[in-house]
Amino acid sequence: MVRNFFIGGNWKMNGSLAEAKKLVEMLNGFEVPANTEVVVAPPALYIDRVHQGLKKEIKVAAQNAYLKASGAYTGEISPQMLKDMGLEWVVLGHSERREYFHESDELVGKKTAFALEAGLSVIACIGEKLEEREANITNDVVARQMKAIAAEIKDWTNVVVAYEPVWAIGTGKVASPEQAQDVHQFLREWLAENVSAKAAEETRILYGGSVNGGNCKTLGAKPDIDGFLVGGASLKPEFGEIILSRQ
Ligand SMILES: O=C[C@H](O)COP(=O)(O)O
Repeated sequence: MVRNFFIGGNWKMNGSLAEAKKLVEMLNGFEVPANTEVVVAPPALYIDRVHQGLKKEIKVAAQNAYLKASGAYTGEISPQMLKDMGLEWVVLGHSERREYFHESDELVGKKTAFALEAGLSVIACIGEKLEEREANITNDVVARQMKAIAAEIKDWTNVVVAYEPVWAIGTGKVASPEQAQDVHQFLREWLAENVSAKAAEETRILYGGSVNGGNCKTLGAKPDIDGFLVGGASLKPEFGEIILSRQ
């Protein structure tokens, strides 16, 4: 089975309404190649404008969602509300949420299950910190993060895994294609052993961390890299080069 290439653009907490409109114009000008899926995640406040403005083949994700449908949870947005606004995707477990907002593996697993039940597709982020890589426990860390998700869900059809080594995020220190491929291969084997052969074969595994127009081709050529979750470069015209990198 062919896994469609997936390009995610995570705008994080960047920009303004004027800049969001410019990015929409820029994105609408890109030709999305066949067999490539493009999903962008604007800051929550701009999601609806971006969604209204974008051409239909580019999808919109939220950068987070809570694990309740509604109630007294000040500041939170539910998966049901995202669905209500016509969204299809949510990013969960980003390392910035894990680090700054203390989201645990267990919480990320539960949020993933809840978002899937609400009918969203999930970009589930995992990845090791620098000290964990230096201690040679990268595979243990990502396995632990995957296990917490697998404990809550059975069907991985609507999950895309984003492997983002924390030391590579926003630092310009991209993982080498070999380093990334090693972890992606490990993750695919982990899915085969712990979920199913189908999940291993069909689940897209993205790489994220300092992806740019210059390194996307060699990273994307690796057999287990099925796309990217792009931060900084998704705010620039070079995002177009990344979208076209598999042509
Ligand atoms: O979600 C995206 C990642 O955190 C990567 O960010 P970056 O491309 O700016 O390193």
